[in-house]
Amino acid sequence: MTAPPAPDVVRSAYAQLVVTDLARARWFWADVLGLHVQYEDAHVLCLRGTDELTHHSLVLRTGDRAALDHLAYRVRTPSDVDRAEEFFRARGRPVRRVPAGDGTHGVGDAVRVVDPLGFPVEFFHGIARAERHIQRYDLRHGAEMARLDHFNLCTPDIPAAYVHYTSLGFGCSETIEGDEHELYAAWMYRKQTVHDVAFTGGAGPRLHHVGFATHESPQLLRIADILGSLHKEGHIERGPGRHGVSNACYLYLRDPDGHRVEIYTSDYYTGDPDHETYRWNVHDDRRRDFWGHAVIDSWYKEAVPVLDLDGVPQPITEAVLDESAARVGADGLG
Ligand SMILES: O=C1C=CC(S(=O)(=O)O)=CC1(O)O
Ligand SMILES: [Ca+2]
Ligand SMILES: [Fe+2]
Repeated sequence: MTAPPAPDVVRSAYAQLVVTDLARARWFWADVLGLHVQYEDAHVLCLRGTDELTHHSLVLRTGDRAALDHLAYRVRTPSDVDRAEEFFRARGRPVRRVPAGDGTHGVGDAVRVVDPLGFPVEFFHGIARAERHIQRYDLRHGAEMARLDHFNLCTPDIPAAYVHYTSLGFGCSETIEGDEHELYAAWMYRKQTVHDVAFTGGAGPRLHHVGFATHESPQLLRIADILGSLHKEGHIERGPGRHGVSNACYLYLRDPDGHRVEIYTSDYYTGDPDHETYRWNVHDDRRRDFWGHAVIDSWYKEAVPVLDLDGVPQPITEAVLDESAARVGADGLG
């Protein structure tokens, strides 16, 4: 019997995060980062960037502890939602159909699964349209975040993550590998940029971060300046800097619940059919910061638990490889 075909994934589309205080989260994600509030009630906040034309790219819901409720990929057609259901059911994974109106506000018929890496993932096609803000410069504020760019996932088995996302039709733009080509990290894509999803080696399944794109690197400094002015510099975790992998400029922040967000700008096109993977050596100091700046320990070690389809935190498995133990030189070790 032939394996069911993979759904045609268009892009990473939204993340639904659990936060413990919605008003505090609203301040961080809307007032400071500049995301637009598309919908809100006492328990849910739906947010989108200045350039986004669908209902949301980030959903915050109240709960007892910070967690990833689910990641969501948009698929090309309604029948790709059926394909996703068959694809994961054939792999013996937990699968739950979520009819329009029963799931996340604004989202149509969807399917939610726990993927082979233990992550809660939704595949949907239908989503409410939103008014065009691309040229509403009068509404822009804070860091003027433009759009969701990617998810970064902590997982103990990077090769397994690579195999799973390859089976979903994702390309691989860059990797970090050991001297014997052991895989420490990978960046994989469906939209024609560096990644929709990346894997950071570590105990997992855990959410490492969500990446949002701004148009220009000065907006990274603007966010940092705003936080400094507000005496909230404690939300700044890593950067600003320029990545080796992706060549993007970056700034990592932690929200009031500890969720990590990367402000990310200026990566590159990956859309040709023969696009080749660029491979970094784990001992190359420029891989994670092109200027050789050390990666702060919390960036390697801290991440957020993920929930199963019933909202129960998933058990964590320790990492196989530990990149932070492999680093040398500018990180001060070796
Ligand atoms: O988006 C990213 C692009 C590059 C990097 S790295 O720190 O350069 O590996 C990290 C990251 O996955 O957050
Ligand atoms: Ca080093
Ligand atoms: Fe990232």
